[in-house]
Amino acid sequence: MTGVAAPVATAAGAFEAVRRRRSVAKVTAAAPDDTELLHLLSAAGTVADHAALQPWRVIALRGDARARLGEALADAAGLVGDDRAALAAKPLRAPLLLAVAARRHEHPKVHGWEQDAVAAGVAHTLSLLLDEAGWGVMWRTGPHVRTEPVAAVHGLAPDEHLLGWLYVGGVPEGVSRVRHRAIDAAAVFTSLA
Ligand SMILES: Cc1cc2nc3c(=O)[nH]c(=O)nc-3n(C[C@H](O)[C@H](O)[C@H](O)COP(=O)(O)O)c2cc1C
Repeated sequence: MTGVAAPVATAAGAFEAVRRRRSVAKVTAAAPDDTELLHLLSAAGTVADHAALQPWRVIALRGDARARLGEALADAAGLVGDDRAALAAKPLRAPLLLAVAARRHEHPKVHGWEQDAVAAGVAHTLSLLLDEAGWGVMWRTGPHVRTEPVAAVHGLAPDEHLLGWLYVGGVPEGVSRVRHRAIDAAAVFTSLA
């Protein structure tokens, strides 16, 4: 994490904000505070939600909490030595990790997969809003995301399962905002009449 760049808010429409979003793998030590996070989450949390179950929760990890997560990942992997140190350091790549947990409620009509779709929608929307606000974001998971040591660090209830973490930080100077991946919409679109 080098070269702290101040976030620059943009006032683009939704289409432009979505089109220009891209993940930022290497971020600086700058990060949004909880007040800003709550502001953005109050918008991200309005995604379509069958029966308004609000089947999700966000947990912010800063400071030593990231190191505890690293140790939990290494415990889950059963690693020792240099391999352990390398895995344990991964959460330190950003100053702020936002864990998004899907929380499945028992409901007679709304199946679990529908609730997971809501939680994923919140994560995508929060990621987009952070990007639009000028922060660098990358959604990451890994093979140990749903292990017991990792759940314990977050204090998850038995009905909560992580969808991963939004790694958040400042955008280093010179990072390109040019979209690198074109979408061939016609290849994945079918129109029935
Ligand atoms: C649920 C989920 C988990 C992901 N996990 C990882 C990950 O662990 N490591 C990684 O390099 N990219 C991961 N990605 C992909 C990146 O977040 C990102 O989308 C990808 O690098 C493409 O960049 P773009 O978002 O700018 O198109 C994940 C994406 C999603 C939606």
